[in-house]
Amino acid sequence: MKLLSESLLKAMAASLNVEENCFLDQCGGRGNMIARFNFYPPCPRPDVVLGVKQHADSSAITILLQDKEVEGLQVLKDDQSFRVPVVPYGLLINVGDQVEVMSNGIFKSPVHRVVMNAERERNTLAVFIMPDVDVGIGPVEKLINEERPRTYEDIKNYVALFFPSYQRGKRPIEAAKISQEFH
Ligand SMILES: O=C(O)CCC(=O)C(=O)O
Ligand SMILES: [Fe+2]
Repeated sequence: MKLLSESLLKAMAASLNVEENCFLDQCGGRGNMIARFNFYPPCPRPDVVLGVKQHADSSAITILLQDKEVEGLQVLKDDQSFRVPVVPYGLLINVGDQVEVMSNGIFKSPVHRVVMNAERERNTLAVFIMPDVDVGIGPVEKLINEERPRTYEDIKNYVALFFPSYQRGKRPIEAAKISQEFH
């Protein structure tokens, strides 16, 4: 998992023509990998109950092993939902809010949710790659320019900022955005 996440973060940085360690370095030496097992029992009213309400992940990236038979994850874009197909034993890589900040908004952290299934249970394993809270993250300097002005503030401990907004049903990353009033 460590090797996979490091290789991904390096490849993502390299794909933007910036120094390959620039995302990884912001994760610091004492980042965490948090594994969450999600169990969704059959639900008689999938029309009114969600498995997980809509959110974007607070991680740098998330590595998700989906149930190998039962679908449920949906990505939301422009008020439309898109089903994520089942790929047995495949790992789904999701960009989290912290890589959106580091990439100055180039990589987008998608809003997603989980819908329930009336007949079948569903099991997934999400591994969240969490930067060291003491290091602090911010947009990589080389990704800030005239066409793409700095979108996000430098932030320490993104997770502390995340949960209060999430609980109010807001997008936490909005709180990290540079206020438009100053531009
Ligand atoms: O169970 C899933 O398919 C996704 C779960 C999820 O979005 C999460 O744990 O953050
Ligand atoms: Fe998620």
